[in-house]
Amino acid sequence: MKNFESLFAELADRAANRPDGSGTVAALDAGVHAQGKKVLEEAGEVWIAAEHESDEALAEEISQLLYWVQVLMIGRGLKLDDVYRHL
Ligand SMILES: N=c1c2ncn([C@@H]3O[C@H](COP(=O)(O)OP(=O)(O)OP(=O)(O)O)[C@@H](O)[C@H]3O)c2ncn1[C@@H]1O[C@H](COP(=O)(O)O)[C@@H](O)[C@H]1O
Repeated sequence: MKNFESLFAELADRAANRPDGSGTVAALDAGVHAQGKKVLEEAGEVWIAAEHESDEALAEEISQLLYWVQVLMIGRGLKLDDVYRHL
């Protein structure tokens, strides 16, 4: 099963190799402003799901938030350790 670190490695590979049809490549090309808006949108969907939806729906929204946080990190050139050292 995919996890936070393996997804980050996959997205970093998308950024490096830019395969055709990758949504991540399109998201990176859209820039940090668009990426930040998606982070905020997905965070809002997590909040709503936490209050009103099932555990499964909440887990799916959280997965999308994690994806967009990672896209933003890669867009800004951050590595996982840049974040981990603050934990
Ligand atoms: N885990 C994800 C992932 N989570 C969320 N998303 C994208 O984030 C958006 C969230 O979906 P929503 O339902 O909230 O939004 P929507 O209204 O349906 O879509 P939008 O109109 O916002 O685009 C969608 O555009 C999804 O494609 C993801 N896109 C890709 N991945 C994984 O990232 C990897 C690389 O993907 P590609 O770059 O597309 O190959 C693969 O392993 C994918 O499974």
